[in-house]
Parts: sequence; C-alpha cells; structure tokens
Amino acid sequence: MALFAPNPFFVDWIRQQYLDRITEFVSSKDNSQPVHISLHVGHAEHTQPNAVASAKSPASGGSSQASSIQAPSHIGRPNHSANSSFPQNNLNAKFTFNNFVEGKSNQLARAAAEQVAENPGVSYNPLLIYGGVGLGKTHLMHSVGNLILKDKPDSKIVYLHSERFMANMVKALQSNSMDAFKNYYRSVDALLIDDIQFFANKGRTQEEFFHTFNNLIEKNKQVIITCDRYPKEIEGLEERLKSRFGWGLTVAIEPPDLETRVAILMSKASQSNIELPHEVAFFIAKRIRSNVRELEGALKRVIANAQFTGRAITLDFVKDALKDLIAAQDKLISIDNIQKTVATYYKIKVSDLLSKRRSRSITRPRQMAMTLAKKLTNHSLPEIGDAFGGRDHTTVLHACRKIDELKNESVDIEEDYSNLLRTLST
Ligand SMILES: Nc1ncnc2c1ncn2[C@@H]1O[C@H](COP(=O)(O)OP(=O)(O)OP(=O)(O)O)[C@@H](O)[C@H]1O
Repeated sequence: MALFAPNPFFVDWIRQQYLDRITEFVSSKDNSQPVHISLHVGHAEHTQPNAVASAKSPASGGSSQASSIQAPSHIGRPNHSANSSFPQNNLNAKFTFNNFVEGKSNQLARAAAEQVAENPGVSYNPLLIYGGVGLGKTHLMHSVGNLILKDKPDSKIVYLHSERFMANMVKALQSNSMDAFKNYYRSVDALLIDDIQFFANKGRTQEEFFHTFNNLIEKNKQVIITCDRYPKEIEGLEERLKSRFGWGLTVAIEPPDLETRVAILMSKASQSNIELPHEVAFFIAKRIRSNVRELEGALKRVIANAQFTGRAITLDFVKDALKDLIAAQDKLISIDNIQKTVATYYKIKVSDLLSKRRSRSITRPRQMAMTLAKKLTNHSLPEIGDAFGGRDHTTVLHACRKIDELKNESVDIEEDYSNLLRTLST
C-alpha cells in the first residue's frame, strides 16, 4: 500500500510521527494479510494508479482520495508554508574530498572529516571545524555529506547556514508550527550547520539548537559545525553550548602555506581545463595569501581576462591583470600592521618590539612578529630586521626558527600563533 504526500518534508514527518499508528489502524481494518505502507511524494490519482491512499496537504483537507481509508482524525498537520522553507537535499555536489587539496594547514581537519564520513555518528560527534573565512570549512562539510550520501543514498543530510536555522525557527514561531520545526531538525541523519558564530546573543535560537543538538547526539546522528573562530572565544554563546561543542572533536583550518596555495591553483585551473604555467601559479600564490576564496577569485579573473582579450596566460599578463588586487593585499598585510596587531595581542607597545629590551615578555612577541612578517609579507630577512629597530637578518632567521620550535613544544605559543595568523589573514 502506498501513501502520498505533497512534499518530502511531509513524507518524513508522517514517517516519523504517524506511520506506525497508520499501519496499526489499517491493519485493524483488514487483518487478512500483513500491511506494508510505503510513503511517496506525489498524488495517488496522478502518479500511481494502484495506490490506495493519499495523504493530502493540510490545505486540501487531508481526506483519502483513492480508497475509503481515512487518516485518523487526530493526526495533526504541519503548517505548510513554514515547512516548504526547510532545507533538504541541498548539498553542493561540487564540494568533494577528491577536489579538496590537502596541505599542512588542513590535514587534520580533512582526516577528521573523512573519518566522520566513513562512520557518521560514531567517530567524532560533533565534529567542529573552525578557521578564518574562505579556508574550506564549508567545502569539507559538504564533502562529508556527499560521501555519506554516496554510501547511503537514503540518508537525510541537511546542510544549512546558522542564519537559516534562525530564520526557520522565527517563521515556525510566527506560524505556530514549532513542533514541525523541531521534528524536522530532529529527524535528520546528519545536520551540517555553518558559521555557528551567528548564534551569538540569539538566546532563543541557541536554546532551540541546544535541544536539537542533544537530541541528535543522543541518537548517534552526526552533527558537524563550523565556526570562524575557536568557539570558546565567541562572546554571547552560552557556556552549555560551548561545552557540548567540545564533546566530539574540534579541529582548526589554518591559512594554506605557499605550496598548498600553488597546488590549489593548479587544481582549480585544471578543473576549468586551463593550463596554468607553474611560474604563474607560484606568482599568484605568493601574492594572494589571505584565503582560498581570494585565490580562486584571482584565478577566475585571470582566466576571464585571458579569454576576453585572447592573450596567453604569461607572467606579465597576470601581473597586469591582478595589479590592483595585489596592491590591496600588500597594503593589508604590512610589517607595520603586523607589529601593531602583535603588540595589541600581547598588550605591549609597538616601541617595545623595536627596542633593545631583552626580557622574555618582549622577546617572544618580537620573535612572533618577525615570524609573521616573514610568513605574511614578501619582505626579505634584512628588510624585516630593519623594520624591527635595525636588527640583523640572522636575528630574524633565529626568531623564525625559535617560534617554529616553540610551536611544537607549547600549546600556548601554538595558540598565539594561530590566533594572530587568523586575525592578520582575514
Ligand atoms: N583545500 C582546498 N582545496 C580546494 N578548494 C578549496 C580548499 N579550501 C578552500 N577551497 C575553496 O575555496 C572556496 C571557499 O571555501 P569555503 O566556502 O569552504 O570556505 P569557508 O571556510 O567555509 O569560508 P566562510 O567562513 O566564509 O564560509 C571554495 O570554493 C572552496 O572550494
């Protein structure tokens, strides 16, 4: 026996809430053979000639069309207008593990995401990926969803931005359909929710998400969350949520290093069937350091310009095509800017960084600032030394080595480095 409903949401909702009771009801009318009821989207009279029952949308009154079997009158119905806005089957098929370029900066996040995709609800739950804008958090999230779907095509995977969760909730509140809202989000196999920082200071949304989250985790349904910073740093996010986010695994994505940026450019170019000379990829990657989205934007601009003018993609051509973008980037991350950011972070003065003072409280921030200047600007070691009160290039080299070493030994230094890198790169 087949039951029809007007949309996938309604089908899910009936399955979750009423299928057992409907089956029981139908069996009690006809106990000559076991009753199996399947649920479909559509209308019995249009789609399946041999169907015997059709659950109608609330607007149409809900009576059975193709047979005398009536849905029990106590079955409530969700508000249709609110439901139609719930996201479903909305993964971006373009984002997969295959086209996600791995580098040191995203290795851990990628490995964790792959684990989750292979064992949803079991490995790490929730999986929380955080990092600056345009670094591939959403890409990884969709990759997990796409892989789960490939293995289990019937899974209900819902991806949505935190703002959409809030908007759906507000709509449900307005239309008196909170039960439908709750049922929908608590019936998924995996909930992928992007940019959770938008929940800051939204008490009611956090409350609702808290219960949805608990419900899903209790049922071993996978939750994946992304955030633009370490969640504990979000002001206005309830402690109980922050602590729950830490139940599973929290992984960072850092801005990619030069080699990874080159690899990403080569990969994106080849996806667009463009042969990108290696020196050109290297040039773009060296100049555009902020994030992968910017990198992709630069490449798209180069490709469009080349196609428009019919010119070959040479180094000179690219320098010209990207000159304003590169000037803007250079302005954004200057040694000056790095010194100011580092001084503010460690609550010292910029003049301390440039001074001859050798106390630990000044030396470490100075070494950190030099290391960041080396990583984020195109200045040479002597230029950086000069900018730090006329120091020698070997001092800068020593600073870079020292910070690299300390990053492996001290969680605090590692965290300082990541925080500063993120602040400066976004
Ligand atoms: N390692 C990578 N390999 C291939 N493409 C990448 C990689 N990292 C990021 N990208 C691409 O960069 C673009 C931006 O990535 P994405 O939207 O996932 O960033 P995000 O971290 O979610 O940023 P936001 O916080 O702004 O939402 C996407 O087109 C994505 O495919």
